[in-house]
Amino acid sequence: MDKVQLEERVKELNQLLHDTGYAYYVLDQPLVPDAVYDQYLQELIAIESEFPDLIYPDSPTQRVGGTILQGFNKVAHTYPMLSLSNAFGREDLDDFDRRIRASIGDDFSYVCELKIDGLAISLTYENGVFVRGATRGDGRVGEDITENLKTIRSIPLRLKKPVTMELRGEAYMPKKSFMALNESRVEQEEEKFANPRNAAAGSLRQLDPKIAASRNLAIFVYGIGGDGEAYQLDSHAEALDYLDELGFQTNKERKTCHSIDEVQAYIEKWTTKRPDLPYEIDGIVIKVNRYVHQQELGFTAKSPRWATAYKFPAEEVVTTLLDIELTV
Ligand SMILES: CC(C)(C)c1nc(N2CCN(c3ncccn3)CC2)c2cc(C(N)=O)c(N)nc2n1
Repeated sequence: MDKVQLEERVKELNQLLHDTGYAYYVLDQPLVPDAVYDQYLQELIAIESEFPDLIYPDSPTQRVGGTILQGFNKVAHTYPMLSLSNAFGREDLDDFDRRIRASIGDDFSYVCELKIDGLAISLTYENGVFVRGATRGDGRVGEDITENLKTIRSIPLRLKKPVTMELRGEAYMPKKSFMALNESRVEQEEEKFANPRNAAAGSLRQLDPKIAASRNLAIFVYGIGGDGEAYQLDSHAEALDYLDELGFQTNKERKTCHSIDEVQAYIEKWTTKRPDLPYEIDGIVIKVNRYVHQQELGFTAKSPRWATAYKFPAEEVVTTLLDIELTV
């Protein structure tokens, strides 16, 4: 092939690998057998190694960087990453609901989401290309972990539309990957991770992206920085559907609820079903759905008045220590 044909082939392979990668890692519906995917990837690696000028920044071959970083740069979020108030029971939920009705009346809906027990991160895209990923940090400034986040296959390196936006998501380690990782840690006589959240945090803090890439991390994207006004979106539910269209992995168990009773039913459902999930959750996030209502409700110093997190009761920790008779 001459250079022009090669360039065409490289573009074709990039598109093929993006589309098959999206189907495999986001939709969980492989379009081609793994062997075919690997064949495309090997062909692209071969051309890129001979013609480095044909390497696109968002080429799938660039997911796992080769350089070990010296450290992580600090990065300021365009929009601060807020905190969430907590609700620990039905009374707290009723108080939350009452305060909202007092402010915006009765004609509104909630979106309930599983609260993924991972690491809050922000993703920045410019003209549809993934340019930066960062930890939440203190909410205003986080650490640039772009190289490690690029290794998460469900994070698209290029979107289906050339949009510029900053997103929020929760990076996590599936339960199966956590169990396997700890087994290998025991074999290597290394300390086990206490829980999947710590394992995910430890993996994203690795300076060598190859180690992060080996940890089978995943992500659920759950919000757009700012108030979504810029994308003609009317509500949070619409924003999540829009993120699906752009090619992101969002959590499909979300539910629009029209009363706090419906929210309570959703909480009870997932309190029961929680052990069957392939990832850990530590509660349910409840958000007022429409942006106009969120703007009316506003924020406290650190968290939105239009959202709260119902926290599951801490599971009783079975102590392995002998029961110590307390003498009174
Ligand atoms: C955008 C808002 C503020 C409403 C928001 N904030 C969240 N969090 C804030 C507090 N966070 C936090 N993290 C560390 C220290 C303090 N706060 C951790 C993320 C959300 C977390 C999840 C999730 N985990 O699944 C979710 N589905 N939706 C969220 N929505």
